Amino acid sequence: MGGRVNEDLIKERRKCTFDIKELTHIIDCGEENTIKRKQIDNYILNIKELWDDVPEEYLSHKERYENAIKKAFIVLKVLRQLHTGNIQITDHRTPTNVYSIQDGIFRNVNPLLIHIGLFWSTIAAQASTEQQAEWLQPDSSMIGTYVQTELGHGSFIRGIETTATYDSTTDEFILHTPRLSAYKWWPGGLGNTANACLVMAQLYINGTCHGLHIFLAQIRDFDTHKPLPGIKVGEIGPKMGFNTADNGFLGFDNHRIPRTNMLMKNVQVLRDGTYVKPKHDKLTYGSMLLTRVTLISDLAYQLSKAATIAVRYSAVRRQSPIKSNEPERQILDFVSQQHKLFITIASSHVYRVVGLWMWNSHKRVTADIHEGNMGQLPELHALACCLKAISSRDASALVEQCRLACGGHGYMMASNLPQIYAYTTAAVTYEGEYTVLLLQTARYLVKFWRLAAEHKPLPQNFAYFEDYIKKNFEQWRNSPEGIIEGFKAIVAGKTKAAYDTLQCNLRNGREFEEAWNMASVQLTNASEYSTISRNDIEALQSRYEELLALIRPNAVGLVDAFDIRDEVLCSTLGAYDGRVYERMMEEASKSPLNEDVVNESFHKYIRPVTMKNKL
Ligand SMILES: CCCCC/C=C\C/C=C\C/C=C\C=C\C(=O)SCCNC(=O)CCNC(=O)[C@H](O)C(C)(C)COP(=O)(O)OP(=O)(O)OC[C@H]1O[C@@H](n2cnc3c(N)ncnc32)[C@H](O)[C@@H]1OP(=O)(O)O
Ligand SMILES: Cc1cc2nc3c(=O)[nH]c(=O)nc-3n(C[C@H](O)[C@H](O)[C@H](O)COP(=O)(O)OP(=O)(O)OC[C@H]3O[C@@H](n4cnc5c(N)ncnc54)[C@H](O)[C@@H]3O)c2cc1C
Repeated sequence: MGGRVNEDLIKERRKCTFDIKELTHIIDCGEENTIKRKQIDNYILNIKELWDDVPEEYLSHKERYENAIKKAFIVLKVLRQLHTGNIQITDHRTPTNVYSIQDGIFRNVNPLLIHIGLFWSTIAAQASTEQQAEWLQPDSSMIGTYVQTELGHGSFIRGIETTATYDSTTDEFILHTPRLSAYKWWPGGLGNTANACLVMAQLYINGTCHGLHIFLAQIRDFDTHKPLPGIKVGEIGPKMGFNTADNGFLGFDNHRIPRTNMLMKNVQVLRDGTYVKPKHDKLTYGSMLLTRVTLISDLAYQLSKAATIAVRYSAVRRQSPIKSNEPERQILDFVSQQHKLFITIASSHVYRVVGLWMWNSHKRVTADIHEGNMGQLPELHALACCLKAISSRDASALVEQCRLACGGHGYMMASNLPQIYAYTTAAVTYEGEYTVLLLQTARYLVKFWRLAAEHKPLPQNFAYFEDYIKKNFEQWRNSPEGIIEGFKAIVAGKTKAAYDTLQCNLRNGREFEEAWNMASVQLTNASEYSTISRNDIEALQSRYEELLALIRPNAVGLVDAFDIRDEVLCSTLGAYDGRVYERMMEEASKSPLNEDVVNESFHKYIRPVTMKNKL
């Protein structure tokens, strides 16, 4: 759409007091990454076949999938070209990767997301060198997915019922779905797209269960794409979002795979059925750990999209004067609106920085694990659980806040805010449900509180538990250091309260698991523990309002610095030029209900009723 940029946005950009490009480079971790990102954006976004004539909301469930799969294979081809050209596109240090552009191309989810993101990365992390050499071929026929969750079990994966039984006479595993609740249910791309999968199953050798292991299984013929004998596979139906992801179900009827199809980097089953244990019990859960870490950055990016849309719209939208004799004001001038939006910008930066830090920590800990040192794994797991849970919950709440901040127009699909919300809120559940993950972190904290309570030595990271017990916390100070101290006090107080309840339940004769369940609200909820006083809260509130006023002239600059192209934002409300009403009218004209001046239903159903007495 051509035309002038909205006057209010022009003024906002003039008001900005910092160098927008400089912030963009900081977000991208350096100017060279910004340049690379823009090159990839240009390259991919210029592929005409990736753009729709009809907005995808008007397509049927089947058409949506077919349209998405067409695009997915164009993107896959480009990915392979870029990879061959040695362009690193999957480095999550920066948004310099193809994932962010996909948001624009698919306006939803790439049906190959799990193939690209989880299938290959799990093979790379958990398959032996020989297996990798065989499976990780650039021209592989495999289109895979990650198949873990079952109809009956998602959170409690030890309860998974699919079995893989070793048959030493044929040197094969027999994959089997013993009952309805054991059907795999949810995996992305499983419904129609994948011809292979990594399946999580209980390993049985000579009648002994060795727990969960990952197996590579072909499920469809590479040539005809028909399900192999003994495989029942299909799609699970429409969802709140993710409707292009063909999430699927899968059942095995004594399906045989070679022994060498178990992922054997960390654990092995030998030809004679000997089981060689892994160095750490939970290395099999490594893919979940990695995805939880990457999700933090992804959620930061979703927040930056929502903030960009809502802030630009709020600069363009005028509604009601503040003083009665004044013209109507930009809704961005209302302090309550600033409160809704600026926190979203800030949260995006927070999770971007934390996501980057976690990504680097993951790299470091993985390198240690390769050297046989598992020492840092529990802490990384505890952090990943907590941060994935909190970032997804915050992101979905804030995206919804941005949608509401756009009033009625935020309810339109063409604003793209409903789709961003549907995408973001799914992350609260997948890759570990919110409460379940918080309880994993609580388990870690309680362990160290027990040491503190028993006056045993604590690692440096937990020294503040001891400070709390000795009442060494300083009075609240309104400064970054003071805020960190305040958070430490909250964590220590919260952990103490939960630990005390746990101990009390145990003294009352409860078994540990039951006592834990009874304390679980305290284990997950924030508590009142703080060194902050009522006066401090009032001082903080007025400081906060001062800061909102300080940010106000820079609000548009701050979201411009996210540097998200209109083709990726896909929003009538958030485009760079701010021509909101023109875009809304243009989008409305695409509705199939506007194709005929009089819809045929009028003659069939309306007219016979409204004209009845007049005929
Ligand atoms: C790379 C690019 C990626 C791109 C993708 C981007 C976006 C994603 C987009 C779309 C979504 C698509 C996919 C979604 C996929 C999925 O959802 S896959 C399925 C995910 N499922 C889950 O996350 C299940 C959650 N449940 C669990 O993880 C476990 O059941 C749970 C940890 C809750 C409990 O496990 P359990 O075996 O019962 O453990 P225990 O209670 O016996 O013991 C706990 C001890 O184990 C330690 N531990 C647990 N997990 C880990 C781990 N991952 N790593 C290391 N350690 C772990 C834990 O600390 C306990 O230790 P202690 O006993 O206290 O010492
Ligand atoms: C969009 C989407 C994509 C997905 N993609 C995949 C995929 O590609 N591959 C795959 O294998 N799976 C996938 N999943 C499945 C996903 O991983 C599971 O849905 C998720 O792990 C939650 O498990 P659940 O559905 O069994 O929830 P449940 O565990 O049944 O949770 C229901 C409620 O019970 C509570 N609860 C459960 N256990 C406890 C406990 N111990 N203590 C306290 N409360 C508890 C939860 O907090 C929640 O409130 C996907 C899911 C979605 C929504």
